[in-house]
Amino acid sequence: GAMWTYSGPEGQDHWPEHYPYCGGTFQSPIDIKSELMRFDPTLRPIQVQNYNLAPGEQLTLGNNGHSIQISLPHTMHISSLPHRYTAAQLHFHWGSRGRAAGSEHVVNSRQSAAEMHVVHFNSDRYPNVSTAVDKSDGLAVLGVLIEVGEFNPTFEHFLKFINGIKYMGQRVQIPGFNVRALLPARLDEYYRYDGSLTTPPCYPSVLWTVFRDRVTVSHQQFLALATALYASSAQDSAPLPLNNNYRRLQLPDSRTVLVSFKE
Ligand SMILES: NS(=O)(=O)c1c(F)c(F)c(S(=O)(=O)CCO)c(N[C@H]2CCCc3ccccc32)c1F
Ligand SMILES: [Zn+2]
Repeated sequence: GAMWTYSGPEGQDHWPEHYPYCGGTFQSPIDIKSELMRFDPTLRPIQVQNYNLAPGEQLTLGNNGHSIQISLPHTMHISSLPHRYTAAQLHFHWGSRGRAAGSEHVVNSRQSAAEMHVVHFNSDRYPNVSTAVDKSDGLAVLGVLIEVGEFNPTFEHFLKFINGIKYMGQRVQIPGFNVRALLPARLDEYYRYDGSLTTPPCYPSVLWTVFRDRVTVSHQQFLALATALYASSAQDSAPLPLNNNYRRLQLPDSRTVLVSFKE
């Protein structure tokens, strides 16, 4: 991927040197604290369409050096927002072996083991994610907090291929599966705020929806995610493990976090 990393000389403290928005306002992630929350009765349940993919629908599973990502067909979209937001990709952020604390969003200072993001772009207004990515109404990302607990059979649809994408730039085709099953049961309870990409270029272009309910993966599944991948390419003489790929908490500034539930 690009020349930025999460730690070291090109780590997140240096991102603003090449990506000015990373030092700007409306940055993500944030600690979603009770004092920032305000109940908003107009927040409707999230409705997703065509998330249940047939096995014949091939998806590209890849290691882009920053995360494990799955490309998504443009038939998948969110239908409950003011504009249609069409799916582009999903990816994850996680901790490391022995440190199940790698989510980006944090709720009342509680960090989860990992976090999944499903990236969508405003397809009413923009032809693709690349043109939408720097527009204030360009992106809508669904965030799912992940804890270590019960085994998650849906994760196996891509975790079983993880050893084929150990190095940056590697990708494999995998059969489609029910992406809805990666989301929590309740899509009516969530946190909503205006924020940014959590990676460079950190454009403040994301309408964030972080679900209240968490999903679980087993300890073994968490270890697979946290230990199987490298941020370096197969040829690199110094393999660089891909872990702790989460951005530090950003200032909420004067932002309010709207919540769709009362207590
Ligand atoms: N946390 S996050 O903010 O949701 C988030 C990531 F963390 C993340 F690593 C990625 S990346 O894998 O593309 C690595 C480089 O951006 C993205 N990509 C988005 C935004 C950038 C342009 C683009 C183009 C096509 C598809 C997706 C995307 C990202 F949005
Ligand atoms: Zn992300």
